[in-house]
Amino acid sequence: MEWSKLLNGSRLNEADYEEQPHRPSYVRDLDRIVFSAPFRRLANKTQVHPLHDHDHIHHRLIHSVETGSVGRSLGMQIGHWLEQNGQIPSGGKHTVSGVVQSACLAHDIGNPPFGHSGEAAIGSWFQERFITPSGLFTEMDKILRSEFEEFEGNAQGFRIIANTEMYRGAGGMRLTKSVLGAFSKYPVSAHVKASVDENYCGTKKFGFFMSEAPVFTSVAADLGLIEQKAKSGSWWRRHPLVFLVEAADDICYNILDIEDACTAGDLSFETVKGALAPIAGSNTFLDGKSEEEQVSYLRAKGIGTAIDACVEAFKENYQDIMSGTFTSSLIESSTKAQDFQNLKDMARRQIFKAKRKTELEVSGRNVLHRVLTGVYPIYEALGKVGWDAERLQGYNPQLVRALGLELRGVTDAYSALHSLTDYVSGMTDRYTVKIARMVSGT
Ligand SMILES: Nc1ccn([C@H]2C[C@H](O)[C@@H](COP(=O)(O)OP(=O)(O)OP(=O)(O)O)O2)c(=O)n1
Repeated sequence: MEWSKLLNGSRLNEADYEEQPHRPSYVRDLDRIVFSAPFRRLANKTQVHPLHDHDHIHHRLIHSVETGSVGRSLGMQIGHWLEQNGQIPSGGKHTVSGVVQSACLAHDIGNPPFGHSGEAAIGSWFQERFITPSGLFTEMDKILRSEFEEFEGNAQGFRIIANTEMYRGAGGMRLTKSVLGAFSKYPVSAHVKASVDENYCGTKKFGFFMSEAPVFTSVAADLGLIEQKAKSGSWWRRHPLVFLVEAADDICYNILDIEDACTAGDLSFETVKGALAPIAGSNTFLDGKSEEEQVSYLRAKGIGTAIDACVEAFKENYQDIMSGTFTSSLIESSTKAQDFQNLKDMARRQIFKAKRKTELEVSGRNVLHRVLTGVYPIYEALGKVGWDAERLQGYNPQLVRALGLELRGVTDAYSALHSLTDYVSGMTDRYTVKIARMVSGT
């Protein structure tokens, strides 16, 4: 892969775009993401702890902002190194860091309410409907079922930024192709993924739906991503900057989940201190400070050393990253790999299974199922009147208005089920609870 193509600054759906001298493209990308409605809604979406009343606990918005900061630092260091080695033009480090920061800000934009358990809840509702299909479920092509049965926040995110979020009326957010590439952690569609017979980091999940496949294919060609063929179609090797976005996310959530667990009371101060100290590599500042100050100091030092370790890992694996054969994460191939593995094990054992979180995840699943069950009949009725929303009758038009449901572009069973998923996955945690009460009358 070549940087001249990978940093492609042309915009999706905006052929007439001209960069202004005082406003680089990556600044505009950042602004479009920050001022979008799906980004704003991340403020009330679960990171780990649903509906927590302690305001210092992370939600997806603050996690995305922090990931953006770490991504910018990683991008600046790698951009500087690429400049020094003559790989990109002088000043290109600002573009690299800006592209990584924008992709980081958007990386969770497709996440549904209630975090990972929300993803599982949406998927399980669809799985239940496909067991003995009726209505729209009978009309769905079998190979596309997995787009719904394994609801995937990454693919939903690509759909939002490249298609459904309306900037100037149509065509997604119209971001630069470099940002779309850096965003795409899983450059494969759901049905092609099933026939990939290689163990590659970019095909562990899927990153776009069939509805966005033509857009992804053309963006990948413009970026010069490496195309691979599987039995049922093409997939691609990751854009090199994906590894920096992934590292920023890994650094942030692994460290901050531990800090949040201390705030929430799931882990003791001594446990958290013991887990963060090896990553921070220092405890000289700790004497006489409050517990909060000590944890935030260790967190800050830990983020700094992890950034440096990931920068080194990127440089050491540069040839493999550029040829598309690197299939690990930067954290896993860095000197901090074992320390981060310890954080992950601790989170899995002591945070993800905590009583409060588990109970709220059970409620979250039921609440999401109630919303899906309450909203779906609108789409079935729409199919019966030839997909013409003006012809909906009885209670349905009233429900559409109450929900603020957008039915433009719904023309068949596939687009109907995606529209339902757009609506449900776009809701915030609080709004889901409110809508569940409204549609089920409880
Ligand atoms: N049972 C679980 C599993 C994970 N998490 C939280 C921990 C992290 O804060 C966050 C990690 O999820 P991401 O979506 O950020 O990232 P992944 O790397 O897990 O997935 P992906 O590859 O889809 O980005 O979810 C959780 O609360 N409960």
